[in-house]
Amino acid sequence: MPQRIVVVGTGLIGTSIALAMRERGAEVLLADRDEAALRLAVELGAGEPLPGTALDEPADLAVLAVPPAAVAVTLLDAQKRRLAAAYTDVASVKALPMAQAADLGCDLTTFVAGHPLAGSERSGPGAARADLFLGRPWALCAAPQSAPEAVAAARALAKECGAMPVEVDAAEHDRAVALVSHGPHVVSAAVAARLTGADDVALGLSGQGVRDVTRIAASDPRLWIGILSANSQPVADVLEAVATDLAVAASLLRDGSEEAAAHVADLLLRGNAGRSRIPGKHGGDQPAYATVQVVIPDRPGELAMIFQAAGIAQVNIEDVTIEHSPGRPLGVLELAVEPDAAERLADELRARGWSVPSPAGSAGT
Ligand SMILES: NC(=O)c1ccc[n+]([C@@H]2O[C@H](COP(=O)([O-])OP(=O)(O)OC[C@H]3O[C@@H](n4cnc5c(N)ncnc54)[C@H](O)[C@@H]3O)[C@@H](O)[C@H]2O)c1
Ligand SMILES: O=C(O)C(=O)C[C@]1(C(=O)O)C=C[C@@H](O)C=C1
Repeated sequence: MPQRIVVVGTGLIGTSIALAMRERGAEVLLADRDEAALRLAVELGAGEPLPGTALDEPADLAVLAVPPAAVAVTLLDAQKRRLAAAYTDVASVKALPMAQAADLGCDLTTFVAGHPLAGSERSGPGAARADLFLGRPWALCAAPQSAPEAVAAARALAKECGAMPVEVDAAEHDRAVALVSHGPHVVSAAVAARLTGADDVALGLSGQGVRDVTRIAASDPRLWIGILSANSQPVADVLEAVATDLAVAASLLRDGSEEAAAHVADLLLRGNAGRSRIPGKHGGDQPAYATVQVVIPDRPGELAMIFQAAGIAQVNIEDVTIEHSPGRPLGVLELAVEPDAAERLADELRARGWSVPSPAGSAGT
């Protein structure tokens, strides 16, 4: 395990890596060109500021957690300063930053490009979490020149952060993430963009569906334009295929016949099939949790009492979402739990006066 690491770029990803490595007992030195981001990361306990002077001894690994366009220059600068024995980055696109690093004359023997497939629509150190990478894939794209020690250091970082290292060629990585990350990001933005002209009635009827589809549309556009333009051709391929499906669905719906509806159903069925192919967080099937819905009045302490009741019923809550009813002092809390615990939790909550419908997906249903 790298005992001493440098993190350049203390935003969401850099600070999350720093926090994870601090939990593993590593010494972490932090740098960011934005002083406020650096200060906040230090205050959050992610590490100490990297001294401006030369290090007495290079760190084991330097992690460059800066936007894709800044990776190559940051690598060159870090190598000139002899910050570490090995270097890795976290940028969402790999082939272009690697080519830029080669063009700038960086030492590729000590560099292994990386990309953790975990993140958030939020930016900056304030959104960082030590557990961000647990069970997530972490792509490693070694160059032909990368030394085995550098590959081992980057692998160890991914593993210490709780992720699963996946070695993959850079061009293949970029095509793959166009399909599973970059393309979906643009589709989410396109759906969310329709809402800019929505009236209050439509917005007031927003449920969880539109929230799920548009969560990532809240991301930082400056970061994402950098990602998309560095992976433009593979992303364009994905978007053209999606656009074809959408155009066909629209024209079939305009047609309005039963036969046309059957063709639209085909897209929905392909959607089911595609969705079911996404592996769960730990590489296996997605966990099938049951959902216990609780209608809750919007008043202080309500959530705490529900969580306490779950504790008394010995039920572990795997996930929580709250759906607010616009204009009403009520919300619906959805608790994801193991299927065989759902009825037990529902009974406990009903006994304490909450209104709880029969759980969906419980062992008895
Ligand atoms: N956001 C995600 O979900 C996600 C997930 C995986 C990987 N990534 C990749 O991680 C990298 C960082 O993204 P983020 O979400 O943490 O962004 P962020 O905006 O939260 O943080 C980036 C930080 O880098 C700093 N920075 C920019 N240029 C710099 C430079 N030249 N020298 C020093 N610091 C510099 C910024 O001041 C900022 O604090 C990007 O390459 C992104 O593609 C992002
Ligand atoms: O979960 C999210 O918010 C993300 O968008 C994370 C996500 C992804 O698409 O999965 C986004 C970009 C990254 O390069 C890696 C992860």
